[in-house]
Amino acid sequence: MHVVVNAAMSADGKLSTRRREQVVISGEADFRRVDELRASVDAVMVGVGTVLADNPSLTVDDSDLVAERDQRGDSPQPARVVADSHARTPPDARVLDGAAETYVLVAEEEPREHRQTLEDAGATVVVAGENRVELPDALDQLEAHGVEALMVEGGGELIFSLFADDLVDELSVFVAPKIIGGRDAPTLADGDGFVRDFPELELAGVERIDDGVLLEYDC
Ligand SMILES: NC(=O)C1=CN([C@@H]2O[C@H](COP(=O)(O)OP(=O)(O)OC[C@H]3O[C@@H](n4cnc5c(N)ncnc54)[C@H](O)[C@@H]3O)[C@@H](O)[C@H]2O)C=CC1
Ligand SMILES: Nc1nc(O)c(N)c(N[C@@H]2O[C@H](COP(=O)(O)O)[C@@H](O)[C@H]2O)n1
Repeated sequence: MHVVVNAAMSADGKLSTRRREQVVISGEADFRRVDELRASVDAVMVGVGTVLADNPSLTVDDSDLVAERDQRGDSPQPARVVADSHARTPPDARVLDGAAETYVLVAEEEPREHRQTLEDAGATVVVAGENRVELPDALDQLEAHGVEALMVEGGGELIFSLFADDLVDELSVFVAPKIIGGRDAPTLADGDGFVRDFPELELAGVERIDDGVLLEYDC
């Protein structure tokens, strides 16, 4: 599977505020690029922290891009994936609105009835890992469902875990000329952090977009 992480951060590396309120960080052109990236993949993934904070739809907005997917023989919308060890995705979350197939990744210890609630809401539940979603196993199972290209939008906890498991192939980050600040505000990679063996990235592109900069790395 090919995994692309894409996010937008402030110049001080924050993805949102300390209250985890969504911030419009990208400009018009970057949102367009994100829509194109979504349209190019089989699935778009976030952690449940992002679902609970933002209630995103994770769909492709542009109808021409949707039509192009259709012409290629793909589903009109990429699937959505939520890493959600303890099945906290609300049944009325937008990711479960039926606009696209949605996989919710849960841990084995999650009670059967919680999984059933998600299935009743329309999700396909994938079980991987005992008490926390084990990403390598989960991504293998998604691949068996036909997900070969995966875009991950965040948040910082999930992105850190993907780097810790050496699962990221590409990283794109739009850096906006603003400061959000806050020691508790989510950053691009949170989790426990690395103390050694820091993942090394290779700079593959630098582009001025809107009033910010897009940095692209091979991982
Ligand atoms: N600016 C941007 O591009 C983006 C910003 N965000 C922001 O990020 C914030 C949410 O980020 P976080 O709180 O870090 O939550 P997150 O979205 O990274 O979700 C973390 C949760 O995912 C679940 N999870 C399951 N398996 C996991 C694993 N193996 N590793 C890590 N997590 C796993 C856990 O329940 C964990 O608490 C929100 O404020 C949102 O607005 C989110 C996406 C993109
Ligand atoms: N690329 C990007 N730029 C920003 O400025 C953002 N705030 C985000 N946030 C991500 O997009 C999700 C919302 O998606 P929908 O429009 O609801 O489909 C949000 O949950 C973050 O993952 N991304």
